[in-house]
Amino acid sequence: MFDKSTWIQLPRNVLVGHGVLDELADAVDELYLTGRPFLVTSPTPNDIAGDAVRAQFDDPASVTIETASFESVERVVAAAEAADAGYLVALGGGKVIDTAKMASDSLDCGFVSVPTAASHDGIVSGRSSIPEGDTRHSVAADPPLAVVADTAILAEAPWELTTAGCADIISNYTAVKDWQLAHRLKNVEYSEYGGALSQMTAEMLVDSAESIKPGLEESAWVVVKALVSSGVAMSIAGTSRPASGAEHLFSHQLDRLVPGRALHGHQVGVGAIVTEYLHSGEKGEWRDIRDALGEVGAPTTAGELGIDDETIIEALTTAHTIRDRYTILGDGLREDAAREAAGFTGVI
Ligand SMILES: NC(=O)C1=CN([C@@H]2O[C@H](COP(=O)(O)OP(=O)(O)OC[C@H]3O[C@@H](n4cnc5c(N)ncnc54)[C@H](O)[C@@H]3O)[C@@H](O)[C@H]2O)C=CC1
Ligand SMILES: O=C(CO)COP(=O)(O)O
Ligand SMILES: [Zn+2]
Repeated sequence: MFDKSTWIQLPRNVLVGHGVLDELADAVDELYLTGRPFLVTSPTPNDIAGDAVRAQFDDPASVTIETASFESVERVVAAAEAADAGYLVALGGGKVIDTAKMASDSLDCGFVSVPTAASHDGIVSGRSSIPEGDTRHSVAADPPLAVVADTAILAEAPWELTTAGCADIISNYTAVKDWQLAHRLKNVEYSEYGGALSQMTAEMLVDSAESIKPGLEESAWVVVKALVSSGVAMSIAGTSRPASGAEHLFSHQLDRLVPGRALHGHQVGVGAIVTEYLHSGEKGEWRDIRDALGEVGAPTTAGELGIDDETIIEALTTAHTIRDRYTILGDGLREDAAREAAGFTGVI
């Protein structure tokens, strides 16, 4: 008997382009959301666009957070309840969006995603990535009801945020390989559509790499469209697997070892060089990943991340412990193998 079923949740309105922030209130109106809008943001995004958002609504309330954590989620939930919020508007980078996404799930209300940086593919996804102690949770949460990505704002953001977004997409190559491996070895459920969309998104971004240049709003457009597409792949799959494999485990471990040292996207990009080497060997496609990262101006070495070689080795050898997700790291990379892989690829 056929007994499969799936529930794919996607945003209803996705607005991408120059000046679309001014259409935020219209996009919200279209969703029939009611009650008081509650803005979740962090200091810099609030300075950049907080007033422009508040000006579009009657009687908005807001809270400012600094980190993505369960404490931040609780703070947002408490502040939103106290303000009698009807729905949330997340304005900022990945940490703000992840926090608001989880808080809206907890509050059982809708939320709208307003990214101020094209730095990560959680803009649209139905997951929140939240660290806790020695582990990292990929928490299922409803995706945003609408996304309003203003390329004028994204293009003004520091360039490294955009190169981080590119690297988060380029890492889809290795994430999909890890997912397929886990499917073959551990019978982990694999979505052909989710995998193909994630891979195609990375291919399209790499094909456009030479047009991704600082100071061009067109670049923000190309990158944010890829980030949306990658988030949709996660929603189709119902897991972050299409966009998060061993290179993400490595990055999450770096976040524990040297918090705040480098951007998420930059860390996963460097991780992908090493994990691609582990997948396909000396003559494999790790050079393609390294060259694609280099072409968009993302880091390709530990030095460019500002992280010392020994920390890279520690992250590589312990990354498998961070979460129960089978990848090319298996039950752990031996230290000599980690040195060989990171050394051969020029990461250290
Ligand atoms: N839920 C999901 O599916 C995904 C979640 N993530 C998570 O997202 C986070 C990474 O996101 P990021 O945006 O890289 O980090 P982030 O949220 O820490 O932002 C990086 C910095 O950029 C600043 N910023 C944002 N917009 C700016 C602007 N226009 N001008 C100047 N500064 C600006 C922020 O204030 C922050 O200081 C990680 O925690 C990662 O795990 C990443 C990918 C997918
Ligand atoms: O960063 C992500 C995808 O790019 C989300 O992945 P995680 O599930 O590893 O948090
Ligand atoms: Zn990521």
